[in-house]
Amino acid sequence: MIKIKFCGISHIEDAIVASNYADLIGVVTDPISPRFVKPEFIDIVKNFVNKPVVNVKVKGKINDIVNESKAEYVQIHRVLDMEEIEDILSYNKKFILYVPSSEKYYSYFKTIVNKTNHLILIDSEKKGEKVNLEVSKIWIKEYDKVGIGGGITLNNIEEFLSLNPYWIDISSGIEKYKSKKDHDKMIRIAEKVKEWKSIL
Ligand SMILES: O=C(O)c1ccccc1NCC(=O)[C@H](O)[C@H](O)COP(=O)(O)O
Repeated sequence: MIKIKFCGISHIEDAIVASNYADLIGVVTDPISPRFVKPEFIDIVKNFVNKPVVNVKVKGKINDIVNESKAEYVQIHRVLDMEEIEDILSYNKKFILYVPSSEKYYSYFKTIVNKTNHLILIDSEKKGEKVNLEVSKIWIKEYDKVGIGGGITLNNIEEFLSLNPYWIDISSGIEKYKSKKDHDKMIRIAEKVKEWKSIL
């Protein structure tokens, strides 16, 4: 069954609902995000949920990010240089590595696949844009640990499920307003994923 990551969680009550309906709970601790929370929020959330938490960062040294919270996963939402990819290998930590959905990053995608065993999130090159589904379709077939995010909503989720990714990743599409999640949308997304499995 396709897994779900609800991301941009910044309220405890949203984390509790996410824990009941998703497989991963993403918390963005980078000030660049309107959903930004301090890393300490992750340690509080972990007292309320029974699913792994993902610490999402754009900037920052990998060593600092790995050590700043008790999150089970670290998601580095930027393209890494070769030194950073080598550095990642030295940590006994689960990572989600962002790869922009563009042909020009195919060699980067293959480098991550060949050098690491980590999860890969294919996402739009620019936040707020829709991920490139054609590129995603090809890459998902090449590696079985690829998730997809970037513009997923209740109205278009079937386009993403049809690619059969390892997981779908949603932040803005499950919100009432920036940073506050809509619990009904979260539940309905989970229901659609569950229904999708039944029609396969
Ligand atoms: O969610 C954010 O606010 C965010 C900000 C900056 C970098 C990454 C961010 N989220 C990372 C995720 O994994 C999102 O779930 C993914 O990009 C999909 O986001 P959306 O298109 O808003 O559903």
